[in-house]
Amino acid sequence: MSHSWGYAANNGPDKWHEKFPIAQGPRQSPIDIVPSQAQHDPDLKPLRIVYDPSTSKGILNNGHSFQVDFADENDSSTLQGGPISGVYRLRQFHFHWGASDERGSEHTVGGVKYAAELHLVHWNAGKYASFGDAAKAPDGLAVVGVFLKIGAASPNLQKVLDALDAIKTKGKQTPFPQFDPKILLPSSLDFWTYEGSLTTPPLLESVTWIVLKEPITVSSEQMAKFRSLLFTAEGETACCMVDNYRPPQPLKGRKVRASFK
Ligand SMILES: Cc1ccc(O)c(S)c1
Ligand SMILES: [Zn+2]
Repeated sequence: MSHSWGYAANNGPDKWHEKFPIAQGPRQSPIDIVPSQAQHDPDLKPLRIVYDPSTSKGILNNGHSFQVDFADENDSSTLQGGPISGVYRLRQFHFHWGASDERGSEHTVGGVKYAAELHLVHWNAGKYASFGDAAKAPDGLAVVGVFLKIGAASPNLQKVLDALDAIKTKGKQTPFPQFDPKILLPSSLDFWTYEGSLTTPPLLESVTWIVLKEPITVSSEQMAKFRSLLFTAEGETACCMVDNYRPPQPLKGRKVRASFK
């Protein structure tokens, strides 16, 4: 693999194992979620999501996706309940998407791909001293995944997309204050859950995945806005930020549980 990982033929998901052997590990993500194989677990608690918009800081093009970062020095924005124990703090959210509307999500449902997938990343602040420490622990992170399905435009998502002109190239960032990511969630918090990993290098196997069953909708025009970003920095040969998704990985005996019947 060339110097740094990416999504091209020479440094993409099929090559990541060369520098990150865990890519072939026992709990890699994403996966194909097969609803008929997911067992309803009545012991799963409802998700408790409390986000304080004042913890929203900035929006960054990191060269792989774009992310909105949150202040996480206290328990102002947290995830509790569901399959996790204790309090997980919101760190950032980001997306994965395709070059065209028929692909882009990382998780699939019965083989169905969505146009994009939102990841809300939380870390186990009740047990670990930092995000970095948590990211190395098997129960360190919890990521809520939300599918984006082509349909009506999302006015709430548009607030995020309107900031993308300011972060077109790798390394650019701009303030993004007073944003409540809860407005990006669908009305139902029914979910599937399983033990997995980051879907980008270093692919650490530290994620409890919580994938919402109900997608939010996004218009094709809004998807075009995602694709206006560049993987590349200013002054480099422009390469459109598209297809920044890892395909489903082997389940390797893992069980997927459902919070709903
Ligand atoms: C912490 C983190 C960084 C990047 C990602 O795609 C995911 S899924 C999680
Ligand atoms: Zn992700």
